[in-house]
Amino acid sequence: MAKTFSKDDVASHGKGDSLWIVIDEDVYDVSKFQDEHPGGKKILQRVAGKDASKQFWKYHNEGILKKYKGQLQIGSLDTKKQAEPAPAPAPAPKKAESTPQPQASGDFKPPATAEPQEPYGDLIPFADPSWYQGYSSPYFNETHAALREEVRQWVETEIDPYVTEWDEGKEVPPHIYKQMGERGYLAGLLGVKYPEQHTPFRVQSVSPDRWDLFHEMLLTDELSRAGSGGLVWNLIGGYGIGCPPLVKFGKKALVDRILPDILAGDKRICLAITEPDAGSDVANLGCEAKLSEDGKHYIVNGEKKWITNGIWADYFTTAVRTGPDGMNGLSVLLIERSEGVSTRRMDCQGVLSSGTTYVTFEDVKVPVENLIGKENGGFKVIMTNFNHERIGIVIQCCRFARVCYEESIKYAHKRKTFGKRLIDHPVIRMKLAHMARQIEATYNWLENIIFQCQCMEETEAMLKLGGAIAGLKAQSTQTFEFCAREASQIFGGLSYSRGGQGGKVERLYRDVRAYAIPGGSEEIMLDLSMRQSLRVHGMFGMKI
Ligand code: HEM
Repeated sequence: MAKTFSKDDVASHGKGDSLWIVIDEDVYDVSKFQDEHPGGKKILQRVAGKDASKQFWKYHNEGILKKYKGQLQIGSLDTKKQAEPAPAPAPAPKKAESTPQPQASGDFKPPATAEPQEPYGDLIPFADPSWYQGYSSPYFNETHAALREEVRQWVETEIDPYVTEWDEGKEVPPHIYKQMGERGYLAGLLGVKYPEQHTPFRVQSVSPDRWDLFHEMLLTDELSRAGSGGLVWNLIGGYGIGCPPLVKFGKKALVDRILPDILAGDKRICLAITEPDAGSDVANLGCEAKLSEDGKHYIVNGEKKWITNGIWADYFTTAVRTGPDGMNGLSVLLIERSEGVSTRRMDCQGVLSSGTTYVTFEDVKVPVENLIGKENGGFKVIMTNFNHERIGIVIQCCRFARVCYEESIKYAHKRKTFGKRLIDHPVIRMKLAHMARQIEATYNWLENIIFQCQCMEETEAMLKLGGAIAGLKAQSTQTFEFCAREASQIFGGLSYSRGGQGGKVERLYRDVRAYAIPGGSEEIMLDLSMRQSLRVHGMFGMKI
């Protein structure tokens, strides 16, 4: 049991070499810490022996306590009520016979009645999707609520307190990626039914038969609450786009050989499409793969640029040219790290811990068995993958926009200027309102698109939803950019310097471009959204 102290005990450690302070009825020994306190020693000495909660919350956010609690907390005040132990996330109950439930395939049926879930989280309006706040939703049931709790606990304890350090150090410790595998999360992020046959790992709170695209969305969403594009891209930026083509279009022997280690988090995979001279116009890719004379290998030569996770990757799902110019000469090859493959880290503006990489292939021998899809049929593989990639980007942008909004609204309730809290200034409320309306519009469109994907076969979705997903991608990156900017204005200088209370906003502001450009730039997305939608609706018999 934790130690308890009276107020007098704390007061007797108010000066000299022994400094204790109280924050929210917990007692901290800051004697040794005072010399390294970034805010200065004197400021701690002034509140030593006393309750410093008010001063603490003025200058810090929750992350600081989480990070330093283990090191500095020595107990609690004897007046503090004991908190109930938090229950472990319970596996969601098996599905009831009478309630139609989602399947991760084309037979998804929405529940006949949409019971609201228990309210969850801080209940700040618009800081979480509305179903977190007790509003009804046709898409989310108790399995989603259980997953949300499971992921949130993990992110808040194992990730949140360290994310700034990792971003600055440009790397996330490998054990976090390994946990993604062991917790069954990697297996759940492929945009297909949970691949039970290729992994012994299971998500604790959702059984494989109930796993659907809304679980996948929720997992990415909750990871994004850490407010770091670098973190999310480190964990799923290579895997989430590099692995689905292998699973959907790879030959069985290849998939059986390499997928289990990838799903376990032991091996890493990335997607290598973009080149120094070809990005959104994938039909013009030049990286060349020539069949060897004996027909057993492709010999690959070329360069790939801005490849997320490339420096750590064991496998590269790579777009290569095997035929004539244009989209009908493209293929996709699974290239294993081997002789002739070199990777170097690129220095970028944002997503610092994502490992953006320049890759060179020099006479790399790739067995023909590693062809993903058909020879010269790579364009379809790449296009199918784009929908999944772009939806992932949208989910992240939506949550990052919410993080900017949430941080701002919390800060606006404590920071005072001209004798009033920021939230009491109409100009600040106006900023928050514009953020909220864009976030909600984007998110509700996203839910609808996920629902459509859940109801359609992959090829049908590629065709029918490609335009809308492209438009939504642009909508989400512009929402994210807007919210990062407005949040930065609300935080002022605190979001100009790195770390501290405005740290998440400062970091996300730097991450914005990493979302607005890759996966199809805003300009190309908006144009595609009209071209593709008009084309498809023309096929449906649009009357115009
Ligand atoms: C458990 C006790 C405390 C810990 C672990 C702690 C930790 C930190 C850390 C890590 C920072 C760097 C900025 C950040 O990352 O947020 C910081 C800054 C600061 N701290 Fe503390 N602190 C503690 C208590 C206090 C108290 C009681 C006060 C005031 C009486 C205080 C005043 C400040 C100030 C003024 C700054 C600079 C803020 C800025 O740069 O805007 N700290 N502290």
